[in-house]
Amino acid sequence: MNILETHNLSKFFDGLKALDGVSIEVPRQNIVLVIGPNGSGKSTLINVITGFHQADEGKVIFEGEDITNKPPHEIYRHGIVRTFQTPQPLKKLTVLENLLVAVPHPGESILRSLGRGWVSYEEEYVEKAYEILEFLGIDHLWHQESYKLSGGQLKLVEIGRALMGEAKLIVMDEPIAGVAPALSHSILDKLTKLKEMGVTFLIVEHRLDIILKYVDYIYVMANGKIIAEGREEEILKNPEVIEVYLGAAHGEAECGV
Ligand SMILES: Nc1ncnc2c1ncn2[C@@H]1O[C@H](COP(=O)(O)OP(=O)(O)OP(=O)(O)O)[C@@H](O)[C@H]1O
Repeated sequence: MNILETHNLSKFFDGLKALDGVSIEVPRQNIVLVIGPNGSGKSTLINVITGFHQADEGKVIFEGEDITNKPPHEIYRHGIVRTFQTPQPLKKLTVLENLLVAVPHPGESILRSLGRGWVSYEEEYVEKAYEILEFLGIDHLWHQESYKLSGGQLKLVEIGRALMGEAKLIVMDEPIAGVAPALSHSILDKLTKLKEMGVTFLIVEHRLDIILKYVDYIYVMANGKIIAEGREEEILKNPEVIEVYLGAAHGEAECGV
């Protein structure tokens, strides 16, 4: 069963068709990868899915419900969490605080704090945050200000924040960009474990040499369209995929296929 589907999504920027009739399916408990050369529309696709850009045409269906063009906070409440580079103000917070501020429905916690249950409520979240940090292998860093962390450790904090947000689908833009290979593999191992525990992933990533063996299905974009889809073996021998990457490789060798 698909947790997410897009149907003929299109998005224009001043006459430029950044998305041109994009239809994808993301089955539950899968890691689905979107690849393509620079400017092919990958970020626009995940921005439209997560409500950060409005679609001009088409639909986004999550768990059978039409969520097209809903605002990001509403989409977040459905269980779709987009990871970002950690913004500057959050970098001053500790790792633990970063997870605690990601708890959804802050309004509810205010309501609960008016009643008797607030102490156990707070404790419950601190405990949950510790469990997540332990799972991610960064519990020893709980009191560290986030600006002191390495790029890879920050990626793990981003994942921790998504898990605090009760994510069913985690949408990640370049989760291993700039991360050393050993830590990249360790991050991707964690994603695989989370997948086995029920989480689904939609990922945009350029580091194909590292990520391909972890993913279940791949969509390839070029000029706002899906030009190929399938498993690793099919994608790597698809002439159209080779063509767009070879074309891109004349400018810069980025995909490492
Ligand atoms: N906010 C925007 N305003 C105008 N044009 C935009 C905007 N965002 C993206 N575009 C254009 O839409 C097209 C697709 O861009 P997008 O960022 O989605 O590609 P991408 O595949 O994610 O590229 P990269 O791999 O470099 O991140 C590009 O031509 C880009 O210049």
